[in-house]
Amino acid sequence: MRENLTRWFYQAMGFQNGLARTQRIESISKATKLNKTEPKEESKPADQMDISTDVKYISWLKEHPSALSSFEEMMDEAKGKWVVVFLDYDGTLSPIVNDPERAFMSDMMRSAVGDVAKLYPTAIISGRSRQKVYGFVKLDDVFYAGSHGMDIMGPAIQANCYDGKYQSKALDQKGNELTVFQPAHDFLPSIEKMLNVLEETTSEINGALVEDNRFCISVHYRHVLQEDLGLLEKKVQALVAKYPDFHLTRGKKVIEIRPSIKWNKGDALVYLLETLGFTNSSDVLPIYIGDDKTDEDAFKVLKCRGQGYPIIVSSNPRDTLASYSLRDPSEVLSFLMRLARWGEVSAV
Ligand SMILES: O=P(O)(O)OC[C@H]1O[C@H](O[C@H]2O[C@H](CO)[C@@H](O)[C@H](O)[C@H]2O)[C@H](O)[C@@H](O)[C@@H]1O
Repeated sequence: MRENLTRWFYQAMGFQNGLARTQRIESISKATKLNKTEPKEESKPADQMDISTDVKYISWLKEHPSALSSFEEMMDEAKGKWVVVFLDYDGTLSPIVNDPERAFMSDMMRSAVGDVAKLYPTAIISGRSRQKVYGFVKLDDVFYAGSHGMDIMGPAIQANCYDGKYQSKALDQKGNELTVFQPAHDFLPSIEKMLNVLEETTSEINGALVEDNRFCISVHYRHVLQEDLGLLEKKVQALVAKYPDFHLTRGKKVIEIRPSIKWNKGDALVYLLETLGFTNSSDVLPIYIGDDKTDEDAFKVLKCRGQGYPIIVSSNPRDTLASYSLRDPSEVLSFLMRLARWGEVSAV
């Protein structure tokens, strides 16, 4: 397993010469295997919270403590384990904004994610298309899973993992070999047809926006008038009724059309852990940070495995399976910076 992991780092980090490669692997090994030593509008800013909200939030925090306040204690548990980091995109690495095309992440966030990815295997798992997330993040040493995990560009697979089904080889920007896994591939023709219909039928509803997420479709209603919401919903429902292999899910002011396969962000997390060489491994510590309902699938996996840290991004009390919380992307940034710093210090 260690060999696989080392081989993965060797390839994924794109080292150019033997010396740099050896030094790099040593420092990553040390760091990973620790030595024993436009604001999010769903959440009110702290200064606008009323007292009752505040009291509820404080009591919720007791059950889902801040990952910043609990950082030392969390990292004590991580000693001697292999840390792997999973990040959602919208609402986690970038704030929720009105225009989905402009959900940019800050340079500081990019740099923090980049620093983390130098130390620990890191993947971004998003509802967006993989290409679009890459376009926002623009980091090469990170794995990307788009379409809620239905389009994964992950480690090159050594063994006959997942029977080779729905898998193809790919190269990253640096020419490293990776494996693309697309378990919803057979649904593409239907998705294309649905997209065409939706673009036409929703065009008469002001503010409705259809986003092609490749293996799923988002219908945004953030800018739709209250009185038009019912009509939009009806149109989406009517279309999906004609495609029994699809179903609807909900996100933040968005209806999502997804193929009905048993595959979600939680399955993507397991797939990535396995392809990284951590099948049934007890000394891995996955950290998953996300803000949306779809991230709960990944939280559930970590809870069931009794492994790692599911962290929810929310400044409101919410039903969640997460063990820890961060208020907003700015706290995510602080957490990632601390994680990178902790890994660097541990490597010395
Ligand atoms: O899994 P994620 O990376 O969190 O993606 C979930 C959805 O995120 C995007 O929509 C959300 O963010 C937009 C930009 O801040 C916001 O305008 C929208 O209202 C939110 O729902 C993305 O556009 C969707 O396609 C993703 O499914």
